[in-house]
Amino acid sequence: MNLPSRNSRSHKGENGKVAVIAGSRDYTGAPALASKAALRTGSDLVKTLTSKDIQDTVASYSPNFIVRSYPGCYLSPNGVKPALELVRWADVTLMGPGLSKPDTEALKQIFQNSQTKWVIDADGIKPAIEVEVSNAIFTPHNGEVKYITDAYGSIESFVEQTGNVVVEKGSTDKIYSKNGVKENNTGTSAMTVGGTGDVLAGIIASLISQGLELQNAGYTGAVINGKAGERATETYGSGMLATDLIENIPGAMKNI
Ligand SMILES: NC(=O)C1=CN([C@@H]2O[C@H](COP(=O)(O)OP(=O)(O)OC[C@H]3O[C@@H](n4cnc5c(N)ncnc54)[C@H](O)[C@@H]3O)[C@@H](O)[C@H]2O)[C@@H](O)CC1
Ligand SMILES: Nc1ncnc2c1ncn2[C@@H]1O[C@H](COP(=O)(O)OP(=O)(O)O)[C@@H](O)[C@H]1O
Ligand SMILES: [Mg+2]
Repeated sequence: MNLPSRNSRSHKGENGKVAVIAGSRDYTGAPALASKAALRTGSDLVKTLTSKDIQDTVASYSPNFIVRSYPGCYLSPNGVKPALELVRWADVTLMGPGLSKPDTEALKQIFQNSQTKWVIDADGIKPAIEVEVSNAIFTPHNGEVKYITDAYGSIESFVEQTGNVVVEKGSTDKIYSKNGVKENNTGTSAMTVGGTGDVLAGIIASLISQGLELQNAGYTGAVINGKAGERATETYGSGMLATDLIENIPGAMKNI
C-alpha cells in the first residue's frame, strides 16, 4: 500500500493543504473531528470554514485549527464567497460533515464555481449529485447511498458515468471506482459511535492533499480508519470515541 512520502527539504504547505467546510449550530464536533483527522494523517495546513455561531467553539477544541466563518448558524448565500476563496487556497476540499440544514442553492453555487478535488460526505452528498460534481470521492453510509442509487440506479453506473469514487461505509467498506470495487474489512463494531465517518472523510482529504489519487486515497483512507479504530478499541473497547480513533491514526499508518 503506498502512503504519502515526505522529502526532507519540504516547506510549509507542501505536504498538503486541506479546506474543511463543515459544521453548524446542530453539529459542532464534525468540523473538528474531520480537521484533526486530516492533521493527524499528515497534512501541513487545514483551514476550517464553519458558521459564525460556532466558530469560537470549534477553534477552542485545538490550537492546531485555523477556523474561518460565514455569518449565521447554517451555510447560506453569504457563505459562498468565503468558501470559494478557501477552495482556491486548498489542494482538496472536504464538504459536508455537520452542515445539517445548508442552503442548497448556496452549496450548489460553491460546487459549480470551483475547480478542485472534493471529498463529499453527509449533508453535502445530495446537492453534489444534483449538480453533477466531478473529481470527487463520496463517502456515504448505508443510509446516504440512496441519494446516489435514486439518481443513477446503482453505485457502479454512478462511478462509470461520472468518474467519481464512492466509499460505501459499513462493517465492510466498499470502494467503487472505474477500475472496479475494492473491499476493506478492517475496523470494529465500536466504530458505530458517532463521528467515525467525519474522521474517515478527514483522513481521505489529507491523503489526497498529500498526492494520492482518488481511488487509492479512498481505499487507503478506509484501511487507516479501520486500523486506527482497532487500536482504539484495544484500549477503550465499546467505549471508544471518534477522538480516540484520531489519536491512533499515526500508529495505524506506521503498520499498514
Ligand atoms: N459530533 C458530531 O458533531 C457528529 C456529527 N455528525 C453529523 O451528523 C449528521 C447526520 O449524521 P448521520 O447520518 O450519521 O446521523 P443520522 O442519525 O442523522 O442519520 C441520517 C439518516 O441516515 C440513517 N443512517 C445513519 N447511519 C446509517 C447507517 N450506517 N446505515 C443506514 N442508515 C443510516 C439514519 O437512520 C437517518 O435516517 C451528519 O452531518 C454528520 O456529519 C455525525 O457524524 C455524528 C457526530
Ligand atoms: N461494524 C463496523 N465495523 C467496522 N467499521 C464500522 C462499522 N460500522 C461503521 N463502521 C465505520 O464507521 C464509520 C461510520 O461512518 P458514518 O456513519 O458516516 O459515521 P458518522 O456520520 O457518525 O461520522 C465508517 O467509517 C464505517 O466504515
Ligand atoms: Mg457520516
